[in-house]
Amino acid sequence: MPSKVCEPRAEPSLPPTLWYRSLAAAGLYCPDVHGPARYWLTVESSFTQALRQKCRERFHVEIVREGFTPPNPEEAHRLGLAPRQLAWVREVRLCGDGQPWVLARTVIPQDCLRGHGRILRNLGNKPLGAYLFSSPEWQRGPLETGLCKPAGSRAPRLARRSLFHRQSCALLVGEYLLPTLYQAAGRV
Ligand SMILES: C=C(O[C@@H]1C=C(C(=O)O)C=C[C@H]1O)C(=O)O
Repeated sequence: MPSKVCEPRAEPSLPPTLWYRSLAAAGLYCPDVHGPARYWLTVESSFTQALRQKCRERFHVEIVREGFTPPNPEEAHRLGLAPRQLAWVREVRLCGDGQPWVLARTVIPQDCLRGHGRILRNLGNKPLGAYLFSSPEWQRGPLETGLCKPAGSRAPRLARRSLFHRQSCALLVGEYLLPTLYQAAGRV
């Protein structure tokens, strides 16, 4: 039995999200994807690096929660997992100049944690991307675009996610854009 199982969620930290296999498809329902968010929804390199470049002072990662818990049914389906199969789930805030800019949720099946992948349970405040993009064995799949259910002016409305593959296993990285990202990133 895994050593650390997440407590049941006190409150949903991320809004329900409808995922589309392309930005164009999502844009048919929400033209905002073609606005200031487009750059962030389409960054192919490390998202962390893109955020760092937008910072004036510093970038840091805050852990919201992480541990073994069942992914939601849609995530399990996307990862090809059996319903209610435990995975290591990591939710963080990606902060620029002291402000949360992005909420990120990564679902890591237990297969990914074997061997060198065990580091994924011990990232702490180190950005996941620093590991994934430094390991040639991890390959990113196509970016998907998410439309979040409206949940207030400070909640994310747009998101992106992609699978990262290593041999026969894959993990799912989701990034939910907060309005503060546009206010900051729009700085000249
Ligand atoms: C995958 C990346 O890692 C980033 C860092 C994360 C973390 O530390 O949990 C989660 C999502 C990403 O935005 C990246 O930088 O592209």
